[in-house]
Amino acid sequence: MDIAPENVLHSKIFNDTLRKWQCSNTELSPHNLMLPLFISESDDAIEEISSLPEVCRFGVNRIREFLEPIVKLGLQSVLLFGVTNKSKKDEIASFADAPENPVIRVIPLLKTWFPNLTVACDVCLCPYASHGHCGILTADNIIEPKASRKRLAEVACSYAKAGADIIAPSDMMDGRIKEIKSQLAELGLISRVCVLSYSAKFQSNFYGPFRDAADSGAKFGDRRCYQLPCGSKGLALSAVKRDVREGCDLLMVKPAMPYLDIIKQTKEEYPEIPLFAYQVSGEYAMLYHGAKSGVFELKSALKESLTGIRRAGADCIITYYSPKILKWFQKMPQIFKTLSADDEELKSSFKKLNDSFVEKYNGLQPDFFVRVPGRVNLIGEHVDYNGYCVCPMAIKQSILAAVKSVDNSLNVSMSNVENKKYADYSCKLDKIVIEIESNKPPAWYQYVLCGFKGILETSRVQPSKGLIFHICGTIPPASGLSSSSALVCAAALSLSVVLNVDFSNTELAEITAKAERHIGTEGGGMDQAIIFNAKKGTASKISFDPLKLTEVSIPQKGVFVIAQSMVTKNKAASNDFNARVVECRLASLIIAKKLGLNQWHEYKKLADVQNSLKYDLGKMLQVVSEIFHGNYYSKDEVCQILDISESRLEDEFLTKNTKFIEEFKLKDRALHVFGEALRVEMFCKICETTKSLPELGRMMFESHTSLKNYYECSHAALDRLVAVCSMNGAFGARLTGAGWGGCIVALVAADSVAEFVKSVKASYAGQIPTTVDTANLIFVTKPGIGASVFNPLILEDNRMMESALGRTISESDGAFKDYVPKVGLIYHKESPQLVFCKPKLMPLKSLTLERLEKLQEDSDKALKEAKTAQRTN
Ligand SMILES: NCc1[nH]cc(CCC(=O)O)c1CC(=O)O
Repeated sequence: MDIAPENVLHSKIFNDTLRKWQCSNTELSPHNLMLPLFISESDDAIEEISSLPEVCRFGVNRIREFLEPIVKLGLQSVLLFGVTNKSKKDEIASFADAPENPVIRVIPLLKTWFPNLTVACDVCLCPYASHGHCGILTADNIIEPKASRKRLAEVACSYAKAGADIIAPSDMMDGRIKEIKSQLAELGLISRVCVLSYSAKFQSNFYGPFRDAADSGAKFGDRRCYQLPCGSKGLALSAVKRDVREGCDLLMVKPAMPYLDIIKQTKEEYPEIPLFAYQVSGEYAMLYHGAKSGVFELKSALKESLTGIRRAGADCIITYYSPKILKWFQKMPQIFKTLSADDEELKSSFKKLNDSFVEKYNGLQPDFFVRVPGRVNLIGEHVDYNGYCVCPMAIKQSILAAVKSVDNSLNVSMSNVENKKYADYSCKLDKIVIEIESNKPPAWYQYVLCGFKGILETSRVQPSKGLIFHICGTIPPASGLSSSSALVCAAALSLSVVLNVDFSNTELAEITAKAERHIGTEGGGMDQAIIFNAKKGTASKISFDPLKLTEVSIPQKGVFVIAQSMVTKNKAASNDFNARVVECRLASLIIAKKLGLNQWHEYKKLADVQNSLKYDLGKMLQVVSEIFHGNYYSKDEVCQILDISESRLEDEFLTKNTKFIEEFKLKDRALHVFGEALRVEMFCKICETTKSLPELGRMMFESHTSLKNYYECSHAALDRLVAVCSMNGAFGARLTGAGWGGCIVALVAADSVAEFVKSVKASYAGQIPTTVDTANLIFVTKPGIGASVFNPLILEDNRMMESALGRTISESDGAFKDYVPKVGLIYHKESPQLVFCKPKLMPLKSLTLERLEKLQEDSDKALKEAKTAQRTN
């Protein structure tokens, strides 16, 4: 043997479980995080802080909407900082405990909104003092110790009275812990208010962004006479010891990363006292900008620094990254699913796909499966790129992928079960080229490459392995049900699992929407948003800038029927789609110009014009009728109205494939957009209120008429189907998707849908070309679930496990959430996940315990001696 067994370390860390055993007590769970919050004194404000990117100050009226989702993700504690403006500041920081102070006003609200949230308040004078120092100053600007600690205790008590759970003095004045404790005792609050002392707080360069955020910088001098000097190890220990003696309940070291040794020293001295470490503003900004400029990937660098702080001995980390970290925790469990027992159809599709995979790839088995649904837009056509809401839902038809990662190669093999129609393709992950020939639809695998490229570009991860991506699908292509976006999404989701980069659903939607532009489609992001976020049983109203989804529940008694026109249309293969985009753009520029908006050339979306004018949609329709004529506008006429040259028109407002269009229809297009935006609002309102199916249907018929007459994007085959649906009793029907072909969607009564489908099917008689797959010609669909990843266990029969368990296995049971890497894998990227770590075991005998025992012994002895003395007397 060339190496002694005790020198072999690799044997201890070759798989994930072994590695986890080596990292005990460094896990991150929600209770290990505390979120600092800046409360602005302007109640309705949300103010960005330029030196703390993505962190905001919130007014009392805005904090609830911000916190609610984070509390839902598991946030357990917050640390409040009040912010005020100069005019309220004075020598003694009066505003710190004034009744109007935003912190004092927000505490009771927080406690009613979130009864289980632990609320801590920073106590200091600097944000409220005119001089910006943390204590009271004498006339010659020296810290006045006694006045300082009295004032700090007053402030602390005012927060305690308002309902704070924790008081956290950050001022570093001598004696303030003792003073605060005795004031709390006088108030009768000693046992229900906890004191977290900023005990080892160093004078630091890393507080810069915070002082911006809280406007708390010293107006002259600095804090070196009360905050610890960087190199002072012994003094830090003395500071901690003093605060313990004075009775603090919790300890803190601050900043965190440059002071890991102080964290360790403090934890070793007081293992029985929970220790906080503050990852301060400068540390936040440093990680943020490092990641932004490509030095590292934020998530893994942040995880490393937090694990390091935990390893040094911190029990809780105060960090501005808490919301992000909690979001990342959430990610994995929600994405992996096991099929529910009643999903026979999907199970058998996966089985077929699995068999085809095994056969094609010589016995290899897929690692996991992905299902990505198509979608149907119920109402709101051609309005997304104008900034208005749409209302889609996910459908049953979907793309299924069987995926296997391939080590030691960056090769991607892409194949489709229907390999006659869709030929195999392979390439290297680090050399993806997407070249589209103009006026030809892109090849199927080019959509796949878009998805891969999106993930690689956004995660900045160097791919470490390749994959096999084998798919089948039931979404009819080029029919307006989003088969192409589903393919891009399936590829992106698969690669993100293979490379173990976990994005949230919202991030995946953004990434894939952007990635599809590599193919040349300028979509508004609706398809990807619904594909990743759809919930079973509801449609979604989606608004843009920023992207937001609201659930829309469709009345129970209605179902949707989708029917294909058999006329196919590929968005990327002609300029019809972009022509409409451009016509809307010109209409909006002209309205802006004619109504005298400054910077008219910036109004490229009709919604932007409406927002600036502050008119309602009805008024916008009136404006359009007044300022446009109904004929075609020539390029010349447009240039004249806008007072620009033809070359500026082409370069600034037209696109590559619309430069050569000579005439534009403007009035009708704008009438459609504003009218359709109004119908979307009404449709969603009806779902919420009367739930009347005939009213919903009417909106759909009206939408179709508008698309046909004003937007001129229908087709005779679509018009025929809408008429057939109407004749057979549908409440409503309309073309869905971009138009010029594709599908219609009809709203039908659930109890008569079978007959309805039969009659509409009959109307196709003699018209179906042999090339069309009749299985999906017309189908019934209810709102379905969004994209999901399934583990391979589904292929074994669930029922066996179910009978053993004596219950049905539900989707949330997800059998595994993580992949166990192969033995000896050199590179494994960990993803943070929700682990409930064991409480840290206290050492059997701590130093303090020893001291206590000694005290006890001494007093016992003294007592005994006293007694003996008494007796002998
Ligand atoms: N005394 C106020 C206080 N409380 C917390 C921080 C810094 C927090 C951070 O930088 O994130 C400071 C700044 C300072 O001492 O100047």
